[in-house]
Amino acid sequence: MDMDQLLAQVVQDIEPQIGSGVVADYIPALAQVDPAQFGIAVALPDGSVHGTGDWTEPFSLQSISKLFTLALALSENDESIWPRVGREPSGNAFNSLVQLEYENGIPRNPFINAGALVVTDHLAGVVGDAADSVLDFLRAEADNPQIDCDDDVAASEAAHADRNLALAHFLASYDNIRGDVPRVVDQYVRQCAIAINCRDLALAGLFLARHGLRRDGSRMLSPGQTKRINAVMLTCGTYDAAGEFAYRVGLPGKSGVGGGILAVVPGRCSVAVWGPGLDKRGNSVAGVAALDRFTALTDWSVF
Ligand SMILES: NC(=O)CC[C@H](N)C(=O)O
Repeated sequence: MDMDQLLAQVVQDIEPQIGSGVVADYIPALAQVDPAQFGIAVALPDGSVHGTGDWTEPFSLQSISKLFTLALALSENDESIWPRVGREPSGNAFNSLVQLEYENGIPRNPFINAGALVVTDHLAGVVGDAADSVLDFLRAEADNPQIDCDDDVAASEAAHADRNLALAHFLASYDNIRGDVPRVVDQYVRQCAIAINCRDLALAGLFLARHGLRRDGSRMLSPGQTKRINAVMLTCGTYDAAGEFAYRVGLPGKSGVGGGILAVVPGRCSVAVWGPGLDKRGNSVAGVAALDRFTALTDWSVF
């Protein structure tokens, strides 16, 4: 079976799940997305991409952006983020506040909202605007200058940002947000509101399959740093469902409430899936099912 046949088989096998789950509605602009869509794309180390279904339809990047801010924060061998954020699964919802006070303002990991706000703050201190820096990176890796922030989604989330503002202010009280809180939350919201399709997302994630090398062959991260990002994705990338995701899919993966998931098969490929219907923990129902079938058919899980 070649890759195109394999992807067609995956879609056929998960057909009954397409459209199941519930679209995120706490960000009103996301509530309007038609749940009956599904796309999958696989990018190979030589830069070729295979895809099927709605794989060229843009969707909201949301929490998958947390992966790119972390990678950018760690680039140029800068490890200074780690005293400010942990590397343990939280076991709590992605937007939970409860652990932060017990743990003195150090978020459990970079992939829950609290941790991502700290990473965005750090990156803003280095590059000026974290969202612009994510956008530049995605455009370069996907070779697509059209990738952009969806201003309607950003405005919609900004108008409902009380929880993220609360998290950021609380972090600031521990001196773990150092920039201006509304400015940091604005950058966080804009990085989440980037619209991207499966094709471009798979290409943008390829550096994690290529042990830290970017599309132009330059080194962004060391192989050791790449291994560690993949490890944090495996243990924390799907919030409080990371155990179930590892059990079913067996790959590092990062999800977002736009319904996308980016998964990595180190040395072999990156896979982007999108289905807007979410399960209770905020992960795409059809997306997880497709990655489950993908690793079953290819035998490419890390286990
Ligand atoms: N899990 C997600 O994708 C959440 C991202 C969303 N922008 C939020 O902050 O709530």
